[in-house]
Amino acid sequence: MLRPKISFANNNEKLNLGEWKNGPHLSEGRVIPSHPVETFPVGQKGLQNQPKPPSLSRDDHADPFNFSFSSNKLILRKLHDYVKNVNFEEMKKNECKKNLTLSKYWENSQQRYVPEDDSWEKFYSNIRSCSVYSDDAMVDKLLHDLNTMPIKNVHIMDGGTQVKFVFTFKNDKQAVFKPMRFGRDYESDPNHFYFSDFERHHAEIATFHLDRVLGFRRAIPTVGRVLNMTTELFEKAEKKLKKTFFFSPAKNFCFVSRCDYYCDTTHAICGFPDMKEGSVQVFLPDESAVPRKHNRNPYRRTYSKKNQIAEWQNNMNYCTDKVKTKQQYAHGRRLLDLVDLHVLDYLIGNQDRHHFESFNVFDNVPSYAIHLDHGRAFGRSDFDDDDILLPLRQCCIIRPSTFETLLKFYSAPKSLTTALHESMSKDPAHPILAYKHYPAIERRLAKVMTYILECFESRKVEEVLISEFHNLDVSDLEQNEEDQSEEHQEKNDVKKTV
Ligand SMILES: Nc1ncnc2c1ncn2[C@@H]1O[C@H](COP(=O)(O)OP(=O)(O)OP(=O)(O)O)[C@@H](O)[C@H]1O
Ligand SMILES: [Mn+2]
Repeated sequence: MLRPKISFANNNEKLNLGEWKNGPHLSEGRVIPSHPVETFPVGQKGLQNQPKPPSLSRDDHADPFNFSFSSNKLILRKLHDYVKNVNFEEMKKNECKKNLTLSKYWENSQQRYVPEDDSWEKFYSNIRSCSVYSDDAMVDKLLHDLNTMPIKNVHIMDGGTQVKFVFTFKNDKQAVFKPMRFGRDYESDPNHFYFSDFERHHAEIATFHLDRVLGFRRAIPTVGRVLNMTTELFEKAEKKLKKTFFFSPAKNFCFVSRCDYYCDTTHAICGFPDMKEGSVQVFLPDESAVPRKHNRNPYRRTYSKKNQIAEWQNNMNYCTDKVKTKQQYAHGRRLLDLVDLHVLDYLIGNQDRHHFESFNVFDNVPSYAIHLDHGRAFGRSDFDDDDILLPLRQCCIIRPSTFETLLKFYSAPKSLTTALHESMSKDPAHPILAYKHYPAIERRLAKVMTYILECFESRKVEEVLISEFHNLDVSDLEQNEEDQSEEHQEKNDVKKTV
């Protein structure tokens, strides 16, 4: 809770000190600042006001690039020098040996044909064996539909810990909705653990764009949408959700919903007065048709208040001893995927990568890590958690395409945040990120480049830049049983937290 700071106004003639001595009775005796001043020590911050959707405010004319950031010329020169003889085009060809679409794969292997009648079906049938999507125009159309299509009904989404809904649109296709809780500039409470931090809908949108700008195309298309809470949420809500709507004392329309964390009246989500912004993310195809595997991240944090340091945070040989030797990581793309995922997480400040999912549908083609669940990213603009980069630093491998893209942005002329800003400007709810995150992203990119340079300096470039990882000491056998048991353990672990 914010406590208004009480101060005496210099020119307040009505101020009656005698009365004040006996205890204040008159409101004229104090000035309550219109912007409450924080008086609590750090870590005791109250919940910030829920502002109206930024996209409904007048245009923000602030300069997003009002900061100076230049690449370290020495690091840049060294990096270019190390890779001057690397044939990136050749190496990139080996990163993905078979890049099939799901529809082609099914057609060839099972004579199964999939419909492509709307944006969802087009998206599903074009899921690839090396990326979630590839056709930007098709995805842009899908984003448009997610933003505009009439909503038929709204359900509370099962699974996960915080409030989210499943939207079913008039074409019976679905999406995950995460509502806005705070303004764009909200900074996470530094005393909150990564596992109890509030989710930020705009982090989901921003990460989708960053993932695309970085060329991964493994995040799920997500768009901002401003909803009328009465006609689009309340009137379409299932009964148990509808029951949780109410009007706040300020006459705003609010809901509590049902979930494990923060679904109570003190954490209600309120409109302004009944407009609510949120992120709308396309639903992945039903698991009965397109199954997914849930993989435990070997670089997961402890999710425990008592025991906060995981083994990988203490042991710099963790990758060599415990990951590169594991059946699932010893051969193919998975370790490179993990490094990509953690580079992305570092840039967005996501500490909450407890597991990752992969499609389990293309037989005999290695599956990739889907970039999913970024609601806890962009919580801090003043802090870089270098632990997130430990997979890169310890394993010292990176995909040539990833390195090339990072180097391109680090070399300018177009900076990473310029490209990101351009991409996010297309979202109807823009601006998506508070601009203070831009220098943070550039600062983190510089650190990624420094760590890559350290790898080049400590081993051969051709050991660092690799299209596929192979640990010749580990046999290359299919192995799934371990995955399954880990998945089970993973689910139990997550439920135990907080
Ligand atoms: N777009 C989507 N389509 C289909 N399923 C989804 C989608 N997004 C999330 N899910 C499923 O819902 C689960 C929970 O979602 P998410 O991870 O975003 O919520 P969460 O509250 O952060 O959960 P957790 O606390 O378990 O991380 C995911 O593990 C995933 O299987
Ligand atoms: Mn999560």
